[in-house]
Amino acid sequence: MTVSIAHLGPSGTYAEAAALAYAQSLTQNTGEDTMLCPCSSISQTLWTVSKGDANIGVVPVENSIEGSVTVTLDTLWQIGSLQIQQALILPINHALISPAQNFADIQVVYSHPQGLAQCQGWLEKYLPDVPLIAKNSTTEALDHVRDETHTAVISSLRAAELYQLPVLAYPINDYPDNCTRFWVVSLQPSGPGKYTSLGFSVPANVPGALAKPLTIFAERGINLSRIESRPSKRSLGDYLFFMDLEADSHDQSVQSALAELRSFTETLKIFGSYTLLNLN
Ligand SMILES: O=C(O)C(=O)C[C@]1(C(=O)O)C=C[C@@H](O)C=C1
Repeated sequence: MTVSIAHLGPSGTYAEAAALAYAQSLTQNTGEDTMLCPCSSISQTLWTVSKGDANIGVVPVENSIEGSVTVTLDTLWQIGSLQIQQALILPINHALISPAQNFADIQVVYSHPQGLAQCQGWLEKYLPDVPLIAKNSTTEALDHVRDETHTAVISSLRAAELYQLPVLAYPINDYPDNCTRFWVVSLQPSGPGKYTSLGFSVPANVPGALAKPLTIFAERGINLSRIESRPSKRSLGDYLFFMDLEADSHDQSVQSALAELRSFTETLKIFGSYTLLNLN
């Protein structure tokens, strides 16, 4: 069987780079053939997998500078049935791709909002008055750049090579250790793994509504590596909480913590346990 892997497209995105690395490790470990399926947005990537139109999806979830990729959390919550199979960490180094001869000729810069945000200090310093335009991915505008000498795109060196476009500046990310964590998701149950991710809503916006869930893990010595709140979209001030635990949901102590957590939450969704793979 050929395993189809959905990711944010078009060709050359960081998500594609992460999906390619995952595909390689899958082929090495299982001998299975893989096929990449580019999608028009991160949410479409997740919906494609949830509908069974691809076996696996690779989506960004958190950047070391900019924090959460909120559309991933929101869509995972909305879908509910996807399970995380693996986390991947990809170093992110951005290039300014443009046929312009110098910075003074650039009149507009395109990129994914994460790409623009990860380079905001550099942009303020070198292109202070240039309009920044958000696209669905770092590569979406690359096809237009070739004929428009006054435009620039923030994307990877790999993308510049793929589209055969010149690089005007590199690296331009504000912090050298910039990296993004991706999740590999599918409809299959997740395996054992060192990390567990979950999301929950609480029954009422009352004092201590979050304190109890936190205590449940603290009492058992289970470390939380991330906590994130997102608007529930039901009413102003009503939130969902997403947590990453440094523990396997198959462990006895985590099982009992989750059983107790269920009684203090309105809806609890366990997104699975997984291991972490550093891509270099
Ligand atoms: O637009 C891309 O190239 C993506 O893969 C998306 C994305 C993101 O959403 O965080 C992935 C990694 C980088 O942080 C910048 C953009």
